[in-house]
Amino acid sequence: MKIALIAHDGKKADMVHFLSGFRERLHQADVDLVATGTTGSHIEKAGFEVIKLLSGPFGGDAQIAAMAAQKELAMVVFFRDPLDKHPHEPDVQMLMRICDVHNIPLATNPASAELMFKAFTQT
Ligand SMILES: O=C(CO)COP(=O)(O)O
Repeated sequence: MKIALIAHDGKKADMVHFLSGFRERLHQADVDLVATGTTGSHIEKAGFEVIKLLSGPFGGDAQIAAMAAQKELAMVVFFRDPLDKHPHEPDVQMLMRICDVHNIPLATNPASAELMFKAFTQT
């Protein structure tokens, strides 16, 4: 099972904190993590194995959208920062739209991500 992880700059610490709480369960559930570039670097530094794509503003969101459209992802976790502006907002909207088009579970905050992770990593 492959899970995509994306966090805007103001939410990267939240992403690492969130993942750290699921370290054991992720390992047991044999989950592959894929992330946009800078998010991936933060996750890697926290000791996780992760496939890093391009940074979000350089096309990383679009790469993840393509994976979602090709049904390669079990879910997408995208911790957006609603209090900041993003030059690649059209890509962000496109990714969320593609998730809805293809009915891919999309969590945009830790509370929803926790519910989905618990469901996906149930043993
Ligand atoms: O910009 C992002 C999501 O829109 C995230 O990209 P990075 O992980 O490269 O910072």
